[in-house]
Amino acid sequence: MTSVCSVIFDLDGTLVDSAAAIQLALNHALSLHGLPVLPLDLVRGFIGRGVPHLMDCVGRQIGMDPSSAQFISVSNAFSARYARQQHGNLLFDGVIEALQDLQESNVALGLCTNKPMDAARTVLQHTGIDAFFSVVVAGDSLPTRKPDPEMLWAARDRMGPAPCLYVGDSEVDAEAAHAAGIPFLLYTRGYRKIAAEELAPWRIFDDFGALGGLVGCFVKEMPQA
Ligand SMILES: O=C(O)COP(=O)(O)O
Ligand SMILES: [Mg+2]
Repeated sequence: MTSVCSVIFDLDGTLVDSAAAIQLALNHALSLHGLPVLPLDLVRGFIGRGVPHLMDCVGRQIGMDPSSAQFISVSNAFSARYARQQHGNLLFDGVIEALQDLQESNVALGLCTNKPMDAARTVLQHTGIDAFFSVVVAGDSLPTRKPDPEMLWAARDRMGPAPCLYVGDSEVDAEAAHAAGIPFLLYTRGYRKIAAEELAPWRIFDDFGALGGLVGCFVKEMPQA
Protein backbone atom coordinates (compact mmCIF):
# COMPACT_ATOMS: atom_id res chain seq x y z
CA MET A 1 0.00 0.00 0.00
CA THR A 2 1.31 3.50 -0.87
CA SER A 3 2.08 5.65 2.19
CA VAL A 4 0.06 8.82 2.83
CA CYS A 5 3.34 10.65 3.41
CA SER A 6 6.94 10.09 4.48
CA VAL A 7 8.31 11.51 7.71
CA ILE A 8 12.09 11.57 8.12
CA PHE A 9 13.48 12.11 11.62
CA ASP A 10 16.76 13.41 12.94
CA LEU A 11 18.02 11.31 15.89
CA ASP A 12 20.12 13.18 18.49
CA GLY A 13 18.09 15.88 20.22
CA THR A 14 14.94 14.93 18.28
CA LEU A 15 13.97 11.35 19.15
CA VAL A 16 16.71 10.63 21.68
CA ASP A 17 18.29 12.77 24.37
CA SER A 18 21.76 11.37 23.72
CA ALA A 19 24.05 14.09 25.10
CA ALA A 20 24.83 12.09 28.26
CA ALA A 21 25.76 9.01 26.21
CA ILE A 22 28.05 11.04 23.95
CA GLN A 23 29.64 12.68 27.01
CA LEU A 24 30.20 9.25 28.61
CA ALA A 25 31.93 7.88 25.50
CA LEU A 26 34.03 11.01 25.14
CA ASN A 27 35.06 11.19 28.77
CA HIS A 28 35.96 7.50 28.69
CA ALA A 29 38.36 8.21 25.80
CA LEU A 30 39.79 11.35 27.46
CA SER A 31 40.32 9.59 30.82
CA LEU A 32 42.05 6.64 29.13
CA HIS A 33 44.62 9.14 27.86
CA GLY A 34 44.98 10.98 31.18
CA LEU A 35 43.16 14.06 29.82
CA PRO A 36 40.57 16.19 31.67
CA VAL A 37 36.91 15.19 31.24
CA LEU A 38 34.33 17.63 29.83
CA PRO A 39 31.00 18.75 31.36
CA LEU A 40 27.63 17.82 29.85
CA ASP A 41 26.52 21.33 28.85
CA LEU A 42 29.71 21.87 26.89
CA VAL A 43 29.49 18.50 25.11
CA ARG A 44 25.82 19.10 24.25
CA GLY A 45 26.90 22.22 22.33
CA PHE A 46 29.28 20.13 20.20
CA ILE A 47 26.50 17.79 18.93
CA GLY A 48 24.74 18.11 15.59
CA ARG A 49 27.38 18.10 12.84
CA GLY A 50 28.76 14.59 13.28
CA VAL A 51 31.91 13.13 14.81
CA PRO A 52 34.58 15.12 12.89
CA HIS A 53 33.05 18.39 14.11
CA LEU A 54 32.62 17.04 17.65
CA MET A 55 36.29 16.04 17.77
CA ASP A 56 37.38 19.41 16.33
CA CYS A 57 35.47 21.12 19.17
CA VAL A 58 37.08 18.77 21.72
CA GLY A 59 40.57 19.44 20.32
CA ARG A 60 40.05 23.19 20.53
CA GLN A 61 38.60 22.91 24.03
CA ILE A 62 41.53 20.93 25.45
CA GLY A 63 44.15 22.73 23.33
CA MET A 64 45.38 19.67 21.42
CA ASP A 65 46.56 19.51 17.83
CA PRO A 66 43.99 17.34 15.99
CA SER A 67 46.78 15.81 13.86
CA SER A 68 48.85 14.70 16.89
CA ALA A 69 49.21 10.96 17.51
CA GLN A 70 47.68 11.30 20.97
CA PHE A 71 44.62 13.10 19.68
CA ILE A 72 44.10 10.53 16.93
CA SER A 73 44.29 7.85 19.60
CA VAL A 74 41.64 9.71 21.67
CA SER A 75 39.39 9.96 18.58
CA ASN A 76 39.75 6.25 17.87
CA ALA A 77 38.99 5.34 21.50
CA PHE A 78 35.94 7.60 21.38
CA SER A 79 34.61 6.09 18.14
CA ALA A 80 35.07 2.53 19.40
CA ARG A 81 33.18 3.32 22.61
CA TYR A 82 30.53 5.44 20.84
CA ALA A 83 29.67 2.59 18.46
CA ARG A 84 28.42 0.51 21.40
CA GLN A 85 27.42 3.21 23.92
CA GLN A 86 23.92 2.35 25.20
CA HIS A 87 23.77 3.95 28.63
CA GLY A 88 22.82 7.65 28.62
CA ASN A 89 20.46 7.45 25.62
CA LEU A 90 16.90 8.36 26.60
CA LEU A 91 13.90 8.65 24.29
CA PHE A 92 12.05 11.95 24.66
CA ASP A 93 8.59 11.50 26.23
CA GLY A 94 5.94 10.12 23.91
CA VAL A 95 8.29 9.08 21.07
CA ILE A 96 7.28 5.38 20.95
CA GLU A 97 3.56 6.19 21.03
CA ALA A 98 3.96 8.84 18.31
CA LEU A 99 5.91 6.49 16.02
CA GLN A 100 3.33 3.72 16.57
CA ASP A 101 0.52 6.13 15.80
CA LEU A 102 2.17 7.30 12.56
CA GLN A 103 2.93 3.74 11.48
CA GLU A 104 -0.69 2.72 12.07
CA SER A 105 -1.77 5.72 9.96
CA ASN A 106 0.27 4.39 7.02
CA VAL A 107 3.02 7.01 7.28
CA ALA A 108 6.46 5.81 6.05
CA LEU A 109 9.18 6.52 8.63
CA GLY A 110 12.84 7.23 7.91
CA LEU A 111 15.86 8.42 9.84
CA CYS A 112 18.58 10.84 8.77
CA THR A 113 21.30 11.37 11.37
CA ASN A 114 24.82 12.76 11.35
CA LYS A 115 25.74 10.02 13.87
CA PRO A 116 27.82 7.20 12.35
CA MET A 117 25.71 4.16 11.36
CA ASP A 118 27.11 1.80 14.01
CA ALA A 119 26.39 4.29 16.83
CA ALA A 120 22.95 5.07 15.35
CA ARG A 121 22.00 1.37 15.18
CA THR A 122 23.15 0.85 18.79
CA VAL A 123 20.90 3.71 19.96
CA LEU A 124 17.91 2.61 17.86
CA GLN A 125 18.15 -0.94 19.18
CA HIS A 126 18.81 0.11 22.79
CA THR A 127 15.77 2.41 22.80
CA GLY A 128 13.56 -0.12 20.98
CA ILE A 129 12.68 2.01 17.92
CA ASP A 130 14.86 0.33 15.26
CA ALA A 131 11.99 -1.55 13.59
CA PHE A 132 9.97 1.59 12.86
CA PHE A 133 12.36 2.89 10.21
CA SER A 134 12.31 1.57 6.65
CA VAL A 135 15.27 3.80 5.74
CA VAL A 136 18.27 4.94 7.80
CA VAL A 137 20.84 7.34 6.34
CA ALA A 138 23.71 8.03 8.75
CA GLY A 139 26.68 10.40 9.00
CA ASP A 140 29.03 7.97 7.28
CA SER A 141 26.56 6.75 4.62
CA LEU A 142 27.50 9.41 2.04
CA PRO A 143 30.52 11.61 1.31
CA THR A 144 28.68 14.63 2.84
CA ARG A 145 26.66 15.23 6.02
CA LYS A 146 23.82 17.59 6.97
CA PRO A 147 23.52 20.57 6.44
CA ASP A 148 24.35 19.43 2.89
CA PRO A 149 20.97 18.27 1.49
CA GLU A 150 22.26 14.98 -0.03
CA MET A 151 21.44 12.82 3.02
CA LEU A 152 17.84 14.06 3.06
CA TRP A 153 17.44 13.50 -0.66
CA ALA A 154 18.88 9.99 -0.31
CA ALA A 155 16.41 9.15 2.48
CA ARG A 156 13.44 10.70 0.68
CA ASP A 157 14.20 9.00 -2.63
CA ARG A 158 14.30 5.60 -0.94
CA MET A 159 10.90 6.18 0.70
CA GLY A 160 8.73 6.52 -2.37
CA PRO A 161 6.80 9.31 -4.08
CA ALA A 162 4.55 10.51 -1.18
CA PRO A 163 5.05 14.07 0.18
CA CYS A 164 7.91 14.21 2.66
CA LEU A 165 8.35 16.08 5.96
CA TYR A 166 11.58 16.35 7.96
CA VAL A 167 11.56 16.55 11.77
CA GLY A 168 14.70 17.83 13.51
CA ASP A 169 15.95 19.86 16.44
CA SER A 170 18.80 22.07 15.24
CA GLU A 171 20.23 24.74 12.96
CA VAL A 172 21.88 21.96 10.95
CA ASP A 173 18.53 20.24 10.36
CA ALA A 174 16.81 23.49 9.35
CA GLU A 175 19.58 24.35 6.90
CA ALA A 176 19.56 20.84 5.40
CA ALA A 177 15.76 20.83 5.03
CA HIS A 178 15.68 24.26 3.38
CA ALA A 179 18.52 23.31 1.03
CA ALA A 180 16.70 20.07 0.16
CA GLY A 181 13.37 21.82 -0.42
CA ILE A 182 11.67 19.62 2.22
CA PRO A 183 9.26 21.17 4.78
CA PHE A 184 10.87 21.36 8.23
CA LEU A 185 9.10 20.58 11.51
CA LEU A 186 11.15 21.72 14.53
CA TYR A 187 11.18 19.83 17.84
CA THR A 188 12.02 22.54 20.37
CA ARG A 189 13.34 20.46 23.30
CA GLY A 190 16.54 19.45 21.49
CA TYR A 191 19.99 20.99 21.12
CA ARG A 192 19.54 24.10 18.99
CA LYS A 193 21.38 27.28 20.01
CA ILE A 194 19.18 29.98 18.46
CA ALA A 195 15.52 31.01 18.63
CA ALA A 196 13.03 28.66 16.93
CA GLU A 197 11.64 31.33 14.58
CA GLU A 198 15.12 32.05 13.19
CA LEU A 199 15.10 28.54 11.73
CA ALA A 200 12.02 29.31 9.58
CA PRO A 201 10.27 26.00 10.33
CA TRP A 202 6.97 24.96 8.74
CA ARG A 203 5.70 24.39 12.31
CA ILE A 204 7.22 23.78 15.76
CA PHE A 205 6.27 21.34 18.56
CA ASP A 206 7.49 20.50 22.05
CA ASP A 207 5.34 17.43 22.79
CA PHE A 208 5.32 14.19 20.81
CA GLY A 209 1.62 13.88 21.65
CA ALA A 210 1.05 16.63 19.05
CA LEU A 211 3.03 15.00 16.23
CA GLY A 212 0.22 12.89 14.74
CA GLY A 213 -2.01 15.97 14.41
CA LEU A 214 0.76 17.99 12.78
CA VAL A 215 1.48 15.25 10.27
CA GLY A 216 -2.27 15.14 9.55
CA CYS A 217 -2.18 18.92 8.80
CA PHE A 218 0.86 18.39 6.58
CA VAL A 219 -0.94 15.73 4.52
CA LYS A 220 -3.96 18.06 4.05
CA GLU A 221 -1.77 21.02 3.04
CA MET A 222 0.55 19.21 0.63
CA PRO A 223 -0.44 18.36 -2.94
CA GLN A 224 -0.36 14.55 -3.21
CA ALA A 225 2.11 13.03 -5.71
O1 LIG B 1 26.04 13.09 15.49
C1 LIG B 1 25.69 14.27 15.65
O2 LIG B 1 26.51 15.20 15.85
C2 LIG B 1 24.24 14.63 15.60
O3 LIG B 1 23.37 13.67 15.15
P1 LIG B 1 21.90 14.07 14.64
O4 LIG B 1 22.08 14.42 13.19
O5 LIG B 1 21.11 12.81 14.88
O6 LIG B 1 21.41 15.23 15.45
MG1 LIG C 1 19.85 16.58 16.09
